Amino acid sequence: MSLQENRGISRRGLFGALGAGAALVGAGAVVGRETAPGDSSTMADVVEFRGEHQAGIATPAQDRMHFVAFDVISDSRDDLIALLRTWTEVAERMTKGEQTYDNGATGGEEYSPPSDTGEALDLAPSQLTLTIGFGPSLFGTAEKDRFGIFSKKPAALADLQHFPGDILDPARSGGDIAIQACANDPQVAVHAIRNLARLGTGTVAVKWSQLGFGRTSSTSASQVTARNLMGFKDGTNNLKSEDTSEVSQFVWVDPKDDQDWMAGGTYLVARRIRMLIEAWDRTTLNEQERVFGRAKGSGAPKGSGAEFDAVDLQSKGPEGLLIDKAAHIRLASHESLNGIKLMRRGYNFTDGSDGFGHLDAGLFFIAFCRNPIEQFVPMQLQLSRKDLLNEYIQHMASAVFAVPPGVGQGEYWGSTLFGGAEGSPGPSNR
Ligand SMILES: C=CC1=C(C)c2cc3[nH]c(cc4nc(cc5[nH]c(cc1n2)c(C)c5CCC(=O)O)C(CCC(=O)O)=C4C)c(C)c3C=C
Ligand SMILES: [Fe+2]
Repeated sequence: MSLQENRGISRRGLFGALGAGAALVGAGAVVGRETAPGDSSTMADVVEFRGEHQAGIATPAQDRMHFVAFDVISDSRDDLIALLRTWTEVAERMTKGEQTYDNGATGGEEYSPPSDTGEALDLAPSQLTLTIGFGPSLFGTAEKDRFGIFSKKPAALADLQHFPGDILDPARSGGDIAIQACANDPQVAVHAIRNLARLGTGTVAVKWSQLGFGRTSSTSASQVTARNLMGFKDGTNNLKSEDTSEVSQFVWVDPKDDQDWMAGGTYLVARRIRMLIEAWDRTTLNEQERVFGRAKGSGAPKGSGAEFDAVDLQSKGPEGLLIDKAAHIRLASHESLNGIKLMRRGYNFTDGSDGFGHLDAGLFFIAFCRNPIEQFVPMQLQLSRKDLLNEYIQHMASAVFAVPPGVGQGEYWGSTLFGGAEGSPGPSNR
């Protein structure tokens, strides 16, 4: 199906055609086939919203992202729960390609604002996934426990420490609640976040947001590896959803780990990493490949022939180690980190220029892991101290969120934390 034809199918009409198939597939499953990033034939697909785990983590990474962090501006637990219930129902509708409310964009009162903003009318579901996470600040303190959840704060959920070289912007870091929208059409992702933010008026306020494109990590073996803005294939040696035992070991929180409500959930670490693109672009190909330890063209480990060849960190040439002792893939490898792995799911970004003639561009790094303190922190500590890449990057913002498990029928986002899954009053038509 061409892009043109695809865009011609209404979101409701398309769901009519796909609905039966979508209902039959399992948790987090994708209806349709997976192809190269940007291939328009993926745009008609629906990713199941309900399931054991939230979609948007181990489901195949889409090509576009809109990520938002909110602060909760109400002190009312009831208001927060009501919003989470509303968000859940509306999010599920949007992932199916439906409007936030039936006929919300054009069918309402002539003298009231429409209850759907309308820019996704006529667009396909585009594999939209919406994934929620709760930041450390949402849980308050023993003294100020505004939502009564301080005792449920997981030990693994703490603001990340300062790493060498960090120059973090507090206005672009942290947040009480995050929602990650991923889709193969940027307008679908933006529509979803915009409408969720609109529905949150009075209860939450947007703290920061980030748009991303060109997924920098494959999360499924069926995907081709995309390139980051440094021109390298990124995601080759990522955890892949097909490797279910490793995903269980490194991504999903086990019931024995910590807080019961997080079983089947995970933690999301976000880092806005600026690339010093102009310096990188003046660097020789030889040096660029030394930095990563891989060939720029094929993505193969240095000294090897093909992208997915096993990495031999000991292999030597006439001038010594083929993969430099400070190469990115050596320092980030599980061999150098006592077996640690995590699932990367980041995106490229460009946010114009910085007023000094430099592109404000880089990698919006996202990783999912079972315990950020035991996985992300040691990995980032090692990279921040020794990585050759540090000469060309700058960590500008940081956030961490507890991502609850997926929602079953009758449950809402966060119901394992706040309780009262059944008897939802349903969304008010705001
Ligand atoms: C703390 C974790 C990581 C940060 C931060 C990070 C930043 C970062 N990475 C690239 C580009 C590449 N990374 C690659 C591999 C790779 N990176 C991490 C972790 C972090 N990267 C891991 C765990 C790995 C896999 C290591 C291994 O076992 O081989 C690669 C190679 C291809 C691949 O396997 O994905 C590239 C390229 C950039 C540009 C960047 C910050 C801007
Ligand atoms: Fe990396």
